[in-house]
Amino acid sequence: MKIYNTLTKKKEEFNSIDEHEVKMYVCGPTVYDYAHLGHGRTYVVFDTIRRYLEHKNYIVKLVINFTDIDDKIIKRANEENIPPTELADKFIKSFLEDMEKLNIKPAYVYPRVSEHIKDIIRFIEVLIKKGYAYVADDGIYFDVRKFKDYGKLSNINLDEIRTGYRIETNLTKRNPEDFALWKFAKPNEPKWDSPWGEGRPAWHIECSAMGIKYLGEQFDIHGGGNDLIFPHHENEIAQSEVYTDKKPWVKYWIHTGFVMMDKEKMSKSLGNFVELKDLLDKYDFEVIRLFLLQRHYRSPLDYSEEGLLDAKISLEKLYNTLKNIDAICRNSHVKHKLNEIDIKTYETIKNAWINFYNAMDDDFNTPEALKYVFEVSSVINKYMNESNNPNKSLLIMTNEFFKMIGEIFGIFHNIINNKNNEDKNMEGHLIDILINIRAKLKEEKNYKLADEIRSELKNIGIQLEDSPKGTIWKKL
Ligand SMILES: Nc1ncnc2c1ncn2[C@@H]1O[C@H](COP(=O)(O)OP(=O)(O)OP(=O)(O)O)[C@@H](O)[C@H]1O
Ligand SMILES: [Zn+2]
Repeated sequence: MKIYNTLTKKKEEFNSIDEHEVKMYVCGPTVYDYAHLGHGRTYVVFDTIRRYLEHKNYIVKLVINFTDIDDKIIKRANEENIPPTELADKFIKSFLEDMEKLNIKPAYVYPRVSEHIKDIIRFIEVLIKKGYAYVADDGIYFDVRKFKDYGKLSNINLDEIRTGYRIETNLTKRNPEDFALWKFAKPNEPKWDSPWGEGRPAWHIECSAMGIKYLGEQFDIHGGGNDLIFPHHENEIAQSEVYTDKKPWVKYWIHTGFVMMDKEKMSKSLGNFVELKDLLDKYDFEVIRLFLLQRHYRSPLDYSEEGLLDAKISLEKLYNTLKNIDAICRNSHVKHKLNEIDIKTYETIKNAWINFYNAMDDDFNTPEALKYVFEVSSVINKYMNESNNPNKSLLIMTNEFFKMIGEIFGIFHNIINNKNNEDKNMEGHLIDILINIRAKLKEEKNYKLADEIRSELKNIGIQLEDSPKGTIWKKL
């Protein structure tokens, strides 16, 4: 399996540090507003990566943090006249609800910055002791020029970017590009005691401190949206590799492309966003996931209603195939003798299945992988239409294929959810009993009652279809 690594700018073979466990850190949201579709994309992508790794028999330990101390949070809380923690609590709760509704598997832990102040202080102390951080008038800074590898992730050239920095009024800062680790307390801001007086952590340090705390000094995957490459992840690398004296801190850096709206990044700060909770009221979560996965995770994705409606139609087509397989399967048998169509169909599905894996192994190319999902759908539909004696074992195999797709893409919830399967089995047995009674009624020429069974079932969404092969049922 190959992953595009932002650090090396190449697709690289994936080899986890531990044979069985993959450790993954994804930067979480700054919780001052509701999550939008852009956040949805980033977390659905990492959820799909996680699911695919699990499919490959890895145990995935995922950490997603909550940035609950930040200028934007303080500003919004002041506007609403509530403590910053209350504001953060509200949006953490709604973020977790959105994630659950999107069928995103929960992380191992969701650490909050405000609950890790001691870890952060200890971390900064080490950086100061090693001579990479210093105390200035308004806080503690990381001395960027001392870290010789600075720029290895983003390819940033410090001399070129220096001109972009505004003239510093803070004369105690060594270089304009040095970034803050700790900010000294200002009035009306949350603050904690530290060896340097009261203050609060700056942004980047949290992910280094919490990543190392929960995943260790070296781990496999670190990710987030493209916007985090510089300066956030560049700074995380500098802090962490100084702290641990180990290189590389993270083996594979994965970054997602933006969801775009009106040609700009969908973002809270620009105000051009669609809230996930509103979208989830309007569309099934599976439609949203399919819409997001129809584009490669590193490419930008334009938000559009048409795109979502197309995804809805595609999903309905796949569900129709699943219902057809279910219906035909009940009335077919495992064959002892195969004909040419059985053999050819098996081969086509097998090849599509292999191609699906190849696409996923090529840097999680979900749009390419989906092509093979639709190919299997049309091949099996053709087979069910054309074969007068479809082979049950082929239908079961195809059903397994779709189940696997459902597990990896987080869709087809109804067919893989066990409880529903049990209900479905019970439901299936009851409908079969009714179908048999109806057949007997017809034999006895009691057509009135036989029709009543059919129309009553239709009223509850079950359609009976009489065919030369017997009566089959489908959900409407
Ligand atoms: N439009 C988007 N498309 C894809 N990912 C996004 C988008 N907006 C934010 N993200 C990602 O979601 C994660 C959480 O983001 P965070 O809460 O920090 O949002 P943000 O980038 O500050 O949002 P905003 O720009 O809306 O204020 C980050 O990994 C970020 O890169
Ligand atoms: Zn981070």
